Amino acid sequence: MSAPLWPAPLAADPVDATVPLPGSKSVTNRALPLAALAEAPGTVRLALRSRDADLMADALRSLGAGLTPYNESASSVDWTITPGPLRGGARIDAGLAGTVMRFVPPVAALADGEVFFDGDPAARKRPMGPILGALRVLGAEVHGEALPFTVRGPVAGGEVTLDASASSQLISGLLLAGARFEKGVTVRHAGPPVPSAPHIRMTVLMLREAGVTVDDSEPDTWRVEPGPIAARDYTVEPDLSNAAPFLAAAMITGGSVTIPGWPERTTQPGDQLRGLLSEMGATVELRGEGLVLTGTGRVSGIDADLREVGELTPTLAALAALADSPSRLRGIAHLRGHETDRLAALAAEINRLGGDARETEDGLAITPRPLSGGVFHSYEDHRMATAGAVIGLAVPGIQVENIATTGKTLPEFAHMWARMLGGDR
Ligand SMILES: O=C(O)C1=C[C@@H](OP(=O)(O)O)[C@@H](O)[C@H](O)C1
Ligand SMILES: C=C(OP(=O)(O)O)C(=O)O
Repeated sequence: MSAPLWPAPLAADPVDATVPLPGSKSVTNRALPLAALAEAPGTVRLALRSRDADLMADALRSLGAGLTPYNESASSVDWTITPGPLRGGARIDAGLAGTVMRFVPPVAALADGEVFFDGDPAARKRPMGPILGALRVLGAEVHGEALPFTVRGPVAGGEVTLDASASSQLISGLLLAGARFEKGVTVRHAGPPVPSAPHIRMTVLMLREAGVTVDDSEPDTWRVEPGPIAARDYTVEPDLSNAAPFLAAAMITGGSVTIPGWPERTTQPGDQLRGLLSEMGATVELRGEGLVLTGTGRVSGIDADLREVGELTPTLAALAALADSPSRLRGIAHLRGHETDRLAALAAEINRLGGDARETEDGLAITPRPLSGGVFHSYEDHRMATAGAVIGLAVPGIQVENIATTGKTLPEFAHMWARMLGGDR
């Protein structure tokens, strides 16, 4: 299968740009189902528009929720959401979206009939077994162990133990709909550590903000009491994980990038970019106008446990390949079940360009070497595509396969990248 190649622009000068980012995928794709399950209509402002967010909106609509846009731009939309009786018979396309394939089935278990789920060929490989097994234990009828599968309620709720070491979303999905189960839900994790803890905190916080009682006082156990989900007016924060390639550009070129609207407090794991990129040599300041990162043009290698922030790995690996000392990225074995096997993909693509990236049991060991141009394959993975763009800033002749795959969470990526390089102030 051949996909179009995008000549990654080489940076001629230090970047000096302000890069406004559209809404967080993770916040959008939690606010939408919470609003659809609420006791009255609500709004979600500055919601992301992207493939993953559109798939979530379509899924909830086909289950019976009313979603009306009242303010739309290319990458952002304000929604009015009117909860409706949840109906069976829907066919849900999860695309390659982990949030859709894990967050919607527990909602579908509240519908009055069978709901069918499928997604992209690559999505059929993503771990689903533990959440589908949990839904069975909680009372639903589920056919299948991975996409495609069907779910049919009713779901009584109650207690369930699962191994969520493959993805935090296996837990978030059960919690998000859990208040609407007759008995609520108690979810216990048993197994190797759960990744992406900030994303579970985001789920718990958003539930509490919607008036749901959640007890997370015991490690690896979450209790959601049954009860109504309050209608709210959500405003979605900018997607901090999608700031990563733009901030990386300032580091590599010795320039400066400002991300407006960076929240002072957030559960988004992308906030950890501040510490991680400082460790790699950047100066990072949270100011009134946003997060300002200034680079030196030199990048230091890093030894970091990224278990909590796995989705930052592709950008950090790209930076590590351009650094002046070796890096070790640890705690991210679960990336083998992301959009693609990200550890294998990153090692293959960095090595294809002449680099030295080695898969370890739980991550990557990257030793910088001079890189040369070539095709950087993206494996339908938005963050692989942006990692290729980052390397392309410093290495002439990089061509990124299928840059349009960035549409999963950032449809305007190629324009934003060009704008950043052109300078906008
Ligand atoms: O709940 C969420 O919004 C997410 C959780 C994380 O998933 P994993 O725990 O599978 O890494 C993260 O990588 C993904 O991009 C978004
Ligand atoms: C892992 C990711 O996505 P998903 O929500 O599909 O799991 C990601 O965006 O890096």
